[in-house]
Amino acid sequence: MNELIINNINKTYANGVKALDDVSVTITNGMFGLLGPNGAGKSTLMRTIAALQEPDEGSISFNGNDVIKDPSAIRRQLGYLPQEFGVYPKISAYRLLDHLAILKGILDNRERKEQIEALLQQTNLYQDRKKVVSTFSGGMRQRFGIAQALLGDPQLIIVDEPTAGLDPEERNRFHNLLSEIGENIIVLLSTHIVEDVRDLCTRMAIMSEGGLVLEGEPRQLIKDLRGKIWEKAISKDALEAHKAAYTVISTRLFAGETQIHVLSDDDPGQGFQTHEPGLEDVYFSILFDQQSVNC
Ligand SMILES: Nc1ncnc2c1ncn2[C@@H]1O[C@H](COP(=O)(O)OP(=O)(O)OP(=O)(O)O)[C@@H](O)[C@H]1O
Repeated sequence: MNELIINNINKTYANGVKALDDVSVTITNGMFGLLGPNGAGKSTLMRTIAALQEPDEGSISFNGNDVIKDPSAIRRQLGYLPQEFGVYPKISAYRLLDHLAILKGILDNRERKEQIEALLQQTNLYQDRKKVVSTFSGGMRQRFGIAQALLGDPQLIIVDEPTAGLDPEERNRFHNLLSEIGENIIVLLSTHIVEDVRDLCTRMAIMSEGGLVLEGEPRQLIKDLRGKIWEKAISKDALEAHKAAYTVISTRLFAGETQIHVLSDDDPGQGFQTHEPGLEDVYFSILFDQQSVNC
């Protein structure tokens, strides 16, 4: 069993932004979702775990090795798909993987060939292996990104916002790929897309303004909200009055009407119906709490 232990990590950038505020979490095998709005600090945390930047304070250990003192200990066991996998040289997918595999230290020719061919099959890119990566679609690039992250049999995979911009079919394909690999290693998925975490992750945390504000199993967190979410369709004009009177955690347009979700231990009456909570309700209720704390 792999174990990633993050202890009291803090990071303030030179411009004064506190991107990580005393973050502590322990993560073992399986898919772990890190959910949070843009700017919450997710990428900073991912880069810190990947030993690409140092925290100001705190410690990180992976399978007993100190990641900050000895970054090579995690780099050998890490596959990383960054938010911007920026460089796509004009060479074929096969040759780029071959090059990256050599950089990862897979020097035996036969072993490298076997691993690359298996990964191209697994990511459904084998038929496109001779195509130049810069001509790939967004979904193909993300699958290529996973193939390169899996080179060298890593024990920890970090994927930062992997499905942003993918169409539903590619997103589904990408989900299936991630869930296949997530059983025997740690897959850390950072995203602002609630459905990605709901569909894939056995454990999750929510990040807001640099801090981890909730951690648990998605199923349990949803269960904990049962009986506390109330729904009502209102006219747009009535929204402000409802916001003043109730804890409105989310609003969305549905068939021309504004649907609001309200958090309340008791039936608010006034035409509200009870609503079976989803992970969106967990997410929005915790973010609402955070905003109220900061007001
Ligand atoms: N190199 C940097 N210098 C200064 N501020 C930074 C730097 N990188 C990130 N920040 C700031 O730190 C905060 C956290 O950013 P981060 O990219 O970690 O968040 P995020 O949750 O990944 O958001 P996004 O999904 O938008 O990337 C933001 O306010 C961001 O503007």
